[in-house]
Amino acid sequence: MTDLTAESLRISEIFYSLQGEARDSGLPTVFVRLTGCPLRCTYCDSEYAFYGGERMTLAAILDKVRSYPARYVCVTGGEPLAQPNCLPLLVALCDAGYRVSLETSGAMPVEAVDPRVSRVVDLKTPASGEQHRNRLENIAALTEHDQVKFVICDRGDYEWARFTVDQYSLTERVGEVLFSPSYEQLEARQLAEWILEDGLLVRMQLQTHKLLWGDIPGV
Ligand SMILES: C[S@@+](CC[C@H](N)C(=O)[O-])C[C@H]1O[C@@H](n2cnc3c(N)ncnc32)[C@H](O)[C@@H]1O
Ligand SMILES: Nc1nc2[nH]cc(C(=O)O)c2c(=O)[nH]1
Ligand code: SF4
Ligand SMILES: [Mg+2]
Repeated sequence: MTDLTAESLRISEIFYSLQGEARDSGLPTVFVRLTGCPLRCTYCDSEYAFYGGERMTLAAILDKVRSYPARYVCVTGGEPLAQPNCLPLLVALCDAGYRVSLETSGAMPVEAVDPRVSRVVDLKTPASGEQHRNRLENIAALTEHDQVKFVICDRGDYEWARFTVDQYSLTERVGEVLFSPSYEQLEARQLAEWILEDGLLVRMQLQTHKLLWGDIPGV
């Protein structure tokens, strides 16, 4: 049994918003953003979480999460799995009765994540500049409860994503395969037309929070 007052994490921000990405898009959600990331994706919208933040015990994080009226919690970053205490945090959130999702680059092993968590694994595309960090062994551990995301910057990324979905039979393996345009880099309509032209069985997602509030922290 983890001592929730002994273990701590470096936290960039905890905030309440509508989930803007992936399967639970639109649902009121508490976001726990962990500080630090070993990757440097070209398009990253969360660079402010690379450094700083404050150290919080698991108990303090849970108290803050409980202060909001939500059933959903999204653990993100930075790269959340870069902090080993992310794993007990996920367990504690599930034990507290929350429906928990984890946004991860998939550069770190995902096998030890509590199976109650929906893992949203972002397979890094060529234009992200971090394709070489994809830990492809993660794919074998994913189930119907999990999600795979591709953030698409250009036609080359789209073709790579289409090929990868096919190569790993992703639409059969996981619950959601998500194609997201890189914000203000690829026209959403262009991506929609490519998906329809090719008849891909994937879900296109927009970052709803940016449509509502723009590209700012804390939403
Ligand atoms: C900020 S990251 C944090 C979690 C983890 N480091 C990752 O990359 O999955 C959360 C999600 O936002 C996506 N994202 C970051 N910048 C983006 C952008 N400019 N446009 C679209 N999605 C973006 C990432 O690709 C990732 O799927
Ligand atoms: N509203 C909202 N939804 C999100 N879903 C994933 C986010 C993230 O930064 O990982 C995010 C975010 O930053 N805001
Ligand atoms: S892995 Fe995630 S947090 Fe890290 S640079 Fe890429 S998008 Fe940003
Ligand atoms: Mg975000």
